[in-house]
Amino acid sequence: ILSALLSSPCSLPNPEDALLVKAPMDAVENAVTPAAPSTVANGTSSAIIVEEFEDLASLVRDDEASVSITVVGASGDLAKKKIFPALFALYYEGCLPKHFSIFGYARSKMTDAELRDMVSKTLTCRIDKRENCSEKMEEFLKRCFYHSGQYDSEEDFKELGKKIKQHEGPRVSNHLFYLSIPPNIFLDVVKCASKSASSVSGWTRVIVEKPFGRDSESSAALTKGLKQYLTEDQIFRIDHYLGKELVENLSVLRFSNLVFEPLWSRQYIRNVQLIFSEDFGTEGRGGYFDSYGIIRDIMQNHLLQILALFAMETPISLEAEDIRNEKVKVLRSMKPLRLEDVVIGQYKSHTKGGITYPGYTEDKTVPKGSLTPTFAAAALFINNARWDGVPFLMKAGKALHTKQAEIRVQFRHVPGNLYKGSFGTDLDRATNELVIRVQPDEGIYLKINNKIPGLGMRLDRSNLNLHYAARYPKEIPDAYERLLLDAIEGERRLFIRSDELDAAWELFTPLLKELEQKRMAPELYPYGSRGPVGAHYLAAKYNVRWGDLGGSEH
Ligand SMILES: NC(=O)C1=CN([C@@H]2O[C@H](COP(=O)(O)OP(=O)(O)OC[C@H]3O[C@@H](n4cnc5c(N)ncnc54)[C@H](OP(=O)(O)O)[C@@H]3O)[C@@H](O)[C@H]2O)C=CC1
Ligand SMILES: O=C1O[C@H](COP(=O)(O)O)[C@@H](O)[C@H](O)[C@H]1O
Repeated sequence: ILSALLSSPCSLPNPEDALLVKAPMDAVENAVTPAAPSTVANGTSSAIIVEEFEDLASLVRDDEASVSITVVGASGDLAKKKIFPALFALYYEGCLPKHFSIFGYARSKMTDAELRDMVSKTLTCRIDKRENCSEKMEEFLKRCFYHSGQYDSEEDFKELGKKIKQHEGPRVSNHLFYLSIPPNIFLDVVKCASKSASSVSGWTRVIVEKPFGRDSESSAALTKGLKQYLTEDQIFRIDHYLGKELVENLSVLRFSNLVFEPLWSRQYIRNVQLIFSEDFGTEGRGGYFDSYGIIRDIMQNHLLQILALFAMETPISLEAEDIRNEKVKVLRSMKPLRLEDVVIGQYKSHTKGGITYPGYTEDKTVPKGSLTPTFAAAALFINNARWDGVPFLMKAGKALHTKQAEIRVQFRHVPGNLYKGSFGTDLDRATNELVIRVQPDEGIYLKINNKIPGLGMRLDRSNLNLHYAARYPKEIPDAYERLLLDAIEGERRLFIRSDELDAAWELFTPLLKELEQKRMAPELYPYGSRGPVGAHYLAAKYNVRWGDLGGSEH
């Protein structure tokens, strides 16, 4: 059991169980290394192992419960692109429980075979693990079923419930619903699913996709509505950026490296930049995007969550509640965004290399004359002793020149720098910068000043570079894999608590209302460009220069 657990790519069910295995690590290692059987036989180690065997055995016994996962909105974009492929990857890795079934639910009429056909087109195996791929796909698809129904029909959900029951048989059964549907029908589904298809013998959990409302009021109403049918611990509000490898690594980088944590404050950090850029527009998604816009789509959730993890105080433990308490604290220490600290933009058509890329409002799914921003840059501040006065700059945009997400930390100047003369007038080039590249081509690098080898004294800007592809050749799991597995295991650390959500909306709601009331016109930028010039003026106001996205620093 120990060998299997240690070599498993899946996480353990909860942090205590992880500790359970970690505590006597030397003994555990001996147990799984044939070279040292005698150590296992000696007093203390074997006693610990026996005790743990019992706990681990009980975990294994729990595996006998079945899990039925219903993807509500199975005919949609997210289900096809992310959810089914992530479930397959978990299956392939052996991370799903022994007894599981997957049900697609939507209004579209489909047979099981049609669902399987649709899903099969989206499945891939990891590059480094092609072995038995097609057999595994076949096995997985046999566990996928479809049920067509209305989102507000208790009858239809009752039928779904019966189908689930048939597949799970007499064992303890757990039900996970993934709401991969537009937010205006979340409540209908939760009402019907909780009344007619929830588990009677095990747990029922619901993963709720973003956006969680449009502002403080609608979000509070949604939370109140959900709580009529579910308890807080049944609700898993997903923000898939929290499942990204480099975002999860933020706390490791900071809290387990002495060289970073002491520098993590206004004393040494000049500004922090959180940048999201996509090189494609909203083509075909206008129906959703136009009533939300980039601030609600990316900033209020993905970038703000990264900011909270970056800036929070040290949690008292790695327990979900301790981490989330710290995130809420830092969000509550922030000032709501001010209109003068925000720049909005919208992409317009642009012709390049003989190809014309359409502007946002030229999309059939976007209302004519829409003022919805597809780009925004903002300066945020945290009112606490650690971060007072440090600008946290966010930038998010669609149809830009590159697809990238990064965290850039620019450090202060070295006081009385002896080498000042070597940098000419551009002293900013002499400051250190830590770059955490979330995607693509994940990596972490620190820009430092270095002497160019040779006679004389010339300085160079160089990188201390952790390039993931070189250091960790194994393919990185998709964020949805991690988060689905966490939801199945009841691990809540990477999901959003309702007070976190309230605090996030408090920051953005006044700005969003003002933008809409004043009908602020976004600055137009060409499709495929670096975005509106206004973003540079905003940064300059706080003495910041945006990091160079799209640079080839690896
Ligand atoms: N797509 C993405 O990349 C991401 C999406 N999300 C979120 O995930 C959820 C699902 O997104 P996505 O898959 O793109 O959405 P889709 O627009 O593809 O909708 C999913 C399914 O919901 C049903 N549906 C769509 N519109 C309506 C409507 N007005 N009333 C009732 N049912 C409707 C359709 O199924 P049918 O007609 O068969 O019932 C559709 O296949 C949303 O909350 C979105 O914000 C979050 C992050 C990324
Ligand atoms: O939540 C969303 O995220 C995607 C970007 O996700 P990524 O994992 O591909 O970076 C974005 O395209 C979409 O607009 C938004 O709703």
